[in-house]
Order: sequence, then structure tokens, then C-alpha cells
Amino acid sequence: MVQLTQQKVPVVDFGQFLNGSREEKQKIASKIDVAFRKVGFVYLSNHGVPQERVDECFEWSKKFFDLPTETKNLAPHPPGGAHHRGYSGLGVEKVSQNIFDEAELNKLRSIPDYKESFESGNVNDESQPNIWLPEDVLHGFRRYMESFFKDCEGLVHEILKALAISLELDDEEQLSGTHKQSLFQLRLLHYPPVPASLLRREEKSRISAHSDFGTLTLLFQDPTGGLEVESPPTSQNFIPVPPIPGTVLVNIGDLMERWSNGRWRSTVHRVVAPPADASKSVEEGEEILKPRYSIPFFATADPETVIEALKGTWDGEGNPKKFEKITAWGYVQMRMAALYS
Ligand SMILES: O=C(O)CCC(=O)C(=O)O
Ligand SMILES: [Fe+2]
Repeated sequence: MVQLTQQKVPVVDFGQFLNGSREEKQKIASKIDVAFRKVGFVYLSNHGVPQERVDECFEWSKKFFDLPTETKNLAPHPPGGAHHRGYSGLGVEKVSQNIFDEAELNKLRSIPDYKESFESGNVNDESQPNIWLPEDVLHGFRRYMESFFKDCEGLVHEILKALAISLELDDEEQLSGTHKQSLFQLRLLHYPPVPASLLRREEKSRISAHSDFGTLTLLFQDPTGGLEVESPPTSQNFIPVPPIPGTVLVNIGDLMERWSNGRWRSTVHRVVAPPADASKSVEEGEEILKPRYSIPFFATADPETVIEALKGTWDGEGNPKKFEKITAWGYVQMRMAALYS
């Protein structure tokens, strides 16, 4: 058993997996396995997505969110949760970036998470077609998002290979092969400037505590900080997970936790105000948090995949299968039903 004491999120050199010998691949796979068992999160360095590609994605994200709200709303996220594509706004008409009077603050208090987002998915995903701005509004945006999706998709498949190796599955393509359709989701997130006091005093989050839904999530964060993960699990104690330049953060989602019979943890995380001096600018005596941009990429298994405790995650002795078998599709239906009941 791994010890479930408070853990820092480890950094693992994924370059040694991508370019390494069989032995090195196994060593790295096993480090990732340990990280996912203990904290459910790992930083990967040398992950193969060039830093310039990541930087450019952040630049596009900023260009997108800098557009006027009416323009962003030309690619509106449809109401409800079934078609998860396009732009979701802040839930207020127009929030001034710098002036926070009492009325403005009251508006902010009423918003659950003060953020805006843009979601896009696989161009071949017919169940959820992408929703783009007209091309002339932000020329090149669509093309970049589609190509960055491919970069992230490639990395997810390599991590899935590492996970299969860590469990010594007969076929190291087994997990990657159940993500063949790559029905993944690329999300751009923008958390606008906000008075620090609102987050600190009122225990409001930029994104409230949650776990992710699918199998794996990649997360690129800008230098702002504020991300925290629960450690030890279920303790309600959160530790900061600051950005580390050149790395990508990877975490386990609920579906993978179930698939691995609870071996890998889908850890609760949130975004709050970063530690005081790292990220503030003072305006008229009020500490205003800088905006945060982040780019999560959510992976999940093909809908018909049967999710049942993987080999090596259970045994006939003290560690039985904990969950009924279910298809990935059935799992999503079950979760949606719980959400909307
Ligand atoms: O902004 C972040 O760093 C966290 C985003 C996140 O957890 C999510 O979108 O699920
Ligand atoms: Fe998340």
C-alpha cells in the first residue's frame, strides 16, 4: 500500500520515456504510476510538445478573450451540458477590468466561478461539432486550435502507453487503443482580474473544488498560480501546485479511477487566490489579482469501451473488484443523470 500522507506533486522526466530504452520506459512508467497512486497528479517535463507551441496557444487564448463579449458570443456554447463546445461567458454583461464598486462586487459575488471559457474538440467528433467564430473575426484561431489539439492528443496517447506498461498489461497499446477516436476536449480558460479580498475573505474560488470526469487531463498553466490539489485524499486540505516552466501537469479523472479499481486517484482540485506577493498589482489601495489563463485538455475513452478493473489492479485475495462493469458511454449517462436529477 502507498502511504496516503500529504504529498507534493512530483516532476517526472517524460523525455526518458519518449526516447528511452525499454528499461528507461519502465522506470518512468513506474514513477508516473506512483504519482497517480499517491496524489493523482504529476508534472511531466520534456513531454514532447514544444514550449513555443504552448506559448502560442496562450497567445491565441489571450487574443480570443480580449475580443468584445458580443464578438465572442458569435461562437456561443449551446445551453445545457450535452453539446460542450464554443464560448461560455462570465454570466454578467460587462465587468469592468479595473473598477470594482459595491454594485460590481455584488454582481461578482453572485457568480459561482468567475471565469470564461472556450471549448473545442476533435474535428471528427460528430456527436459534438465544434463551434467557431467566423474566420475573419480571428483569422488563424481555428487552425491553431485544431493543430494544438493534435499535439495534445499525441501526448495523451504516449501517457496511456506508459500507464499500460506500468500495469504490465499484455498489450501496451491496450489503453491507447481504447482512446482511438480521441473524443477529447481542448479548453481555453480565462479568469479575469478580481479583488483578492473577494477570494480570500469570502472563500470564493476562481474554479471551485471538483474532480475531472474522464480518463486523463493535461493542464498548461500561465505563471499566475492559484491551482491547488487536495492532499492527502479526502482530507479537505489543499496544497499549492504552482506552474513549473516547461512542464505539463497531468491528472487522473473519475473514469480512470474507476477503471483502475481505485489504484489511481481522481483528485479534487480548485483555483484560488495565489500566495500574496507572487501575483498582485495594487490599484488604489486594493489588491487586484492578475488574470489567469490556463489550458486543460480532457481525454476520455471511446464510448463502447468496457470499463472494468484493469489487470493488475485487483486480485482474488484482499483486493477485489470494487465497481460494476460499465461502458464509457454508460458511465457518462449515469453521471449526467446524477447531475440533472
Ligand atoms: O485553471 C485551472 O488551472 C484548472 C482548470 C480545471 O481544473 C478544469 O477546467 O477542470
Ligand atoms: Fe479540473
